[in-house]
Amino acid sequence: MSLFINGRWVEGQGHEMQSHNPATAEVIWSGHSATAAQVGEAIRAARAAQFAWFSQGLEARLKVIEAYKAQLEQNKEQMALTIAEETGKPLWETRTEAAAMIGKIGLSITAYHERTGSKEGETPAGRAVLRHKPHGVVAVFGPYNFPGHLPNGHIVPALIAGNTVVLKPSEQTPKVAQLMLTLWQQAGLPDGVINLVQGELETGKALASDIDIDGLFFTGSSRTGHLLHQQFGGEPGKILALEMGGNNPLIVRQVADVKAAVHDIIQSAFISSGQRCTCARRLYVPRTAQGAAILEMLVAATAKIRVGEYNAEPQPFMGSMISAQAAAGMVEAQQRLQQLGGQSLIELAPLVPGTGLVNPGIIDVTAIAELPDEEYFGPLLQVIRYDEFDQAIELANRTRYGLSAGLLSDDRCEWDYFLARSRAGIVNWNRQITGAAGSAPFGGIGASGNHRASAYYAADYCAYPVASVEADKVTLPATLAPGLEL
Ligand SMILES: NC(=O)c1ccc[n+]([C@@H]2O[C@H](COP(=O)([O-])OP(=O)(O)OC[C@H]3O[C@@H](n4cnc5c(N)ncnc54)[C@H](O)[C@@H]3O)[C@@H](O)[C@H]2O)c1
Ligand SMILES: O=CCC[C@H](NC(=O)CCC(=O)O)C(=O)O
Repeated sequence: MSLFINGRWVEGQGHEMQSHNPATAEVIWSGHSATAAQVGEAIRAARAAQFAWFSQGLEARLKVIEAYKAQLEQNKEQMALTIAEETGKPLWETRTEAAAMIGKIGLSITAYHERTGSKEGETPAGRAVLRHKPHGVVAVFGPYNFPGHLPNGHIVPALIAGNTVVLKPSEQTPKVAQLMLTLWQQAGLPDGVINLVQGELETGKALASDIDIDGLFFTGSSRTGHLLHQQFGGEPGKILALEMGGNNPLIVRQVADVKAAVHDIIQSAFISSGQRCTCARRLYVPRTAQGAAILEMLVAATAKIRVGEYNAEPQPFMGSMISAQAAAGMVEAQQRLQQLGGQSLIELAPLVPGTGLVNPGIIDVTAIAELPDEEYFGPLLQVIRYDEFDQAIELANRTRYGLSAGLLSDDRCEWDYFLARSRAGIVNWNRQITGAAGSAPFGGIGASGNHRASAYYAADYCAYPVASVEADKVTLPATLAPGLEL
């Protein structure tokens, strides 16, 4: 049964879907997509459940959410295994994803109180009270690269605030979504509070275009996010939170510890096989003797990165990309850059035909005058040599995106200078630019998002403020306004 609607597992009435272990092409899940009618049923179930879910109060909602946390704790290894099997990410890494899902509960409860809590105070007009209320029924769209953690990062704060949810996970990771809903069901989730509709484009379109949703929380590509933004044009009453991609720069300056710099570059560029929105795509390296040494060490260390299946022992640093098609897309992107004048320092290449296993690549694109401003979502790092710091900053900012950016430099003044001029939502100094903390806001500007940061600030887009002036009884003012007689 592929769908979870109104507390029951039902079979999709749409076309057949399959999900694969991308490192072996083995089928690991099959089911059927939701039709538009079934998407409508899911939204109606969420609508019917919403007021009761909200009006029972925070404590009752938190009971269910804490029970879900306990389910995640009991089943964290199964969650890590399922994510690994379906995405190809190594187990060491998916264990951190399962842990992040558990950590999200506590962080979201704190954020709910801090970001959207209640407040009251006396004013001359009466008692002023601030409260927050949920939007109602929200659609959550998830990407494949963090199929547990990122949808979870929308769902948990949405439920805490009192919304109900219709989840449309990535069509490439239906099995993780099914496990997530199973754990919610075991946690005693009331019927209709979260509904799961599996499917591809048509299912996504049916959900996003339904007039009865009050909001849509999206994590995915900039292309899809832009389509959704157009679709929401003329709907000011609906809340749209967009977390999208990036073409993220990392600038290297003078550092004492070259090895540490190379480590930060590798963690930034190649973790999750380059399939993180925050991954460094462009590395700016000075045309100095140290710049050359860093590059040499980077190439040597990258050539030694262990790539393999999620459960291989010893564990690989990089697992498979999400699919053979995604791997082929990276090979094509590399060829385009080569045709434009890029020089491969290490060529990204498929390791096992018909799978998503590729080795990481590095390409020097300094000679390309007009570097395409594209997010190549995989393990391909573009290197640009530069002469002046200002030039590196100007080139780093030459992107329509603005998700993450970083500086490796031992000079505090350079950090201040860079921070003031960089254009991104996540800007790090002497740390990898991947691996953002859930205790901070997370999001980007430009084509990376719409200023509705998630993670710690997800609470903000899950509720709207209600301001009240209150008095226990109606009282006549001591002085009436001029021209009034009672
Ligand atoms: N900023 C962030 O927080 C963040 C986090 C993870 C991934 N990402 C980005 O996500 C991308 C990779 O994920 P992906 O390939 O799964 O993204 P995607 O945009 O292809 O898909 C995301 C979701 O949208 C659905 N969808 C696709 N087209 C649609 C349409 N026309 N209408 C409605 N729904 C539609 C998909 O089925 C999926 O559920 C990368 O660009 C990455 O940078 C961003
Ligand atoms: O692929 C995109 C997400 C990358 C990830 N970001 C987070 O996990 C944000 C924190 C949160 O949502 O809790 C990263 O920075 O690696």
